Amino acid sequence: MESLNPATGDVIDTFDEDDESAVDEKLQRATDTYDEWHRQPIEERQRLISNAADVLRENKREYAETMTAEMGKPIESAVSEVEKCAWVCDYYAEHAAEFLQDEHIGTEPDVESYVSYEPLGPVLAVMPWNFPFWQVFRFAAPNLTAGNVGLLKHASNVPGCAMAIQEVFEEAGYPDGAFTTLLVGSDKMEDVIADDRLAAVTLTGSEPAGRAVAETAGSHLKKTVLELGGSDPFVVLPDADIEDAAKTGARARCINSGQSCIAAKRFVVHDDVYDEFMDEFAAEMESLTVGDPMDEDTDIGPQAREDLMNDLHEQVEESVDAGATVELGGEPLDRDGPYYPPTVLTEIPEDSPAAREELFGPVASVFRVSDVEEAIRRANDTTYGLGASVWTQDKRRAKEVAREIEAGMVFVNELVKSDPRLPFGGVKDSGYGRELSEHGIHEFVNEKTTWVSDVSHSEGGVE
Ligand SMILES: O=CCCCC(=O)O
Repeated sequence: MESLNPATGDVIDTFDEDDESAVDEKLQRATDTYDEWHRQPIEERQRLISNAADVLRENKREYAETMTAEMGKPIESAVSEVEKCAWVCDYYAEHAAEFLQDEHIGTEPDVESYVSYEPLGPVLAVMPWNFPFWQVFRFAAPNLTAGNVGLLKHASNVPGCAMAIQEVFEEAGYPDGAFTTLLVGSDKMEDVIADDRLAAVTLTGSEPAGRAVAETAGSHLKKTVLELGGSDPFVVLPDADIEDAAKTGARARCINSGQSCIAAKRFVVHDDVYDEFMDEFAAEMESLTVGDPMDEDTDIGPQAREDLMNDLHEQVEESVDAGATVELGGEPLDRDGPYYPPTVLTEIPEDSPAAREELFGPVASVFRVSDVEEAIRRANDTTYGLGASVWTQDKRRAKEVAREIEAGMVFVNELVKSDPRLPFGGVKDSGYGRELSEHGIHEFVNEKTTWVSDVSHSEGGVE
């Protein structure tokens, strides 16, 4: 496996892929470790996830540079990403015991009935390259603390990140096999998922990858959590603070160089404020600095791979051929590396890629609407349902609109963001299940019902 720097085209490192017997050995080790690990007291598991937070903070610059080198994330965001990973570890170190304590439910007199939350076993995480640390930690922190063990199949362009993450857990003092990176291609996933030793699968990635994994896991009756793509609407109503909306909108579109499932992608703007919003939004987009991801002042780095930038450009070209207008950008930059500029499209035809597909790069699609009902219809006019952002100063209306939007997360007067304290996930083709918060730690546990009758009331009994 080759790790390539998208900004320079240089090979950073090469890694030997795991062969069949290496994968088998790793799965067996994970299984054996699980046997011991899930019997550890919760306090011990909390202590170790807290250690992991310390390891992350101690080495944050090094991990950030690994990310920036492998997938082009601007360095300042890469440092913040490592800090956020430490936060999610701290969060479960503090709250896991409370989230996993038995839930007593009153049923009948002289009966003790309760739900306990017990781990399932080895869980496979298939993870993408765009937030190569964060997406893994938001799986690993709750799951390892719940008593599961983790196997990571990371995207093949970030093997250095995958290995660095495994080292975080080793340094934190986790037993060998509690968290293991599999260095394999996607073609090996079917066998791993089918393996009896594997309990469940979580995937963050594209819709086709999600469908394939869910199909295999389903045929083996294994639970899945899927966090797939998004085409998040960013709805601007007439009473919005336009300056704030335009500034935040540009940030929301270009976060991670535009390569985020929860980036704002379709801007749905009320006619009354359309011109004002467009002027400010285009100016904000234009002001973002595209450049070397190692430079602290860079807002937008290279796209993570040349082929991905070419796909993005093809979507823009097809939309323009169909009749869309380019207000800003629209052509790859004339420099080495897959750099795509902030781009704004308007007058977008219904069936063009800019209206229908996820655009995974710094390209904003802007739609003009004439009333709130049309705004809601337009916001929901997508197969995706991950996040949405709504801008209005009328709180009551904001909440009404939020209820009408088909998405897993709605943020009012704020961009869509993940937060360890809040559930994260989508509906429709954006997937199912939730990560983070109390909801996330309950996804891969056996919610076991126990009913204990008072002995004096039981008729039978052990002879
Ligand atoms: O592609 C998905 C991005 C998720 C980013 C986040 O959780 O903040």
